[in-house]
Amino acid sequence: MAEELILLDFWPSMFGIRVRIALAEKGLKYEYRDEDLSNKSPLLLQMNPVHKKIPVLVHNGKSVCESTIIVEYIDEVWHDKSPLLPSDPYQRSQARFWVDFIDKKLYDAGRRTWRTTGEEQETAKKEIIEILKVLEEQLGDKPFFGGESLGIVDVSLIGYSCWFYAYETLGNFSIGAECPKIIGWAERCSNKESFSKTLPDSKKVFGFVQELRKKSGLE
Ligand SMILES: N[C@@H](CCC(=O)N[C@@H](CSO)C(=O)NCC(=O)O)C(=O)O
Repeated sequence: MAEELILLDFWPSMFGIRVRIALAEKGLKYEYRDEDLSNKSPLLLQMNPVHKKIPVLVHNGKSVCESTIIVEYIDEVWHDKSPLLPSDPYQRSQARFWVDFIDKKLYDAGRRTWRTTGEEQETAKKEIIEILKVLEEQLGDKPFFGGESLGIVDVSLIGYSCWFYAYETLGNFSIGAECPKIIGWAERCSNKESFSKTLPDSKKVFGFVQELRKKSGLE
């Protein structure tokens, strides 16, 4: 039986981007369905009844939810190409730690950068820089977080890079000035086809954020 893969996603989602990159790294063909999150499809509600969020991967009719769980699922099922997790258990634990760090810290700080103004926005902006500096320290002199080749941490972080322009423009700061190694890393990632053909344009993401701000009365 041919593998049926459907990805329920939303184009600017840094969580959905992870899954798209993992699928591309494995060379997998899938049906991409962009959700209107203000009017969720019956399939999304059926396939992710608990969180009702994207991304959801539907594999031969069975759903896998939560981006990091989906990426690990893809890595396990299609383990013969482009491994995303290390084979050593300790190294896997360390990779999972940094994915957890990104999920616990970056999303919320980034969200507050565009959803707030004044002091609150200043605080959020400083948090983003602190978080990226910690990640810069972890990256060190390696080309990728996964070492010589990209891994699950690279896949988990890179989706934020297309939001950097929005964060910088609204927060009036330069991530490149504060965290040059992170920008260098993002450029190396974007040289890989699985990333370059997946990452949405930063200016398009900024336009989307401006729409959200208008809807929230911030602009
Ligand atoms: N922990 C989850 C987060 C997914 C998520 O927030 N998805 C958002 C869109 S991206 O910001 C979503 O589906 N929002 C719809 C809603 O909240 O109703 C994951 O890693 O997959």
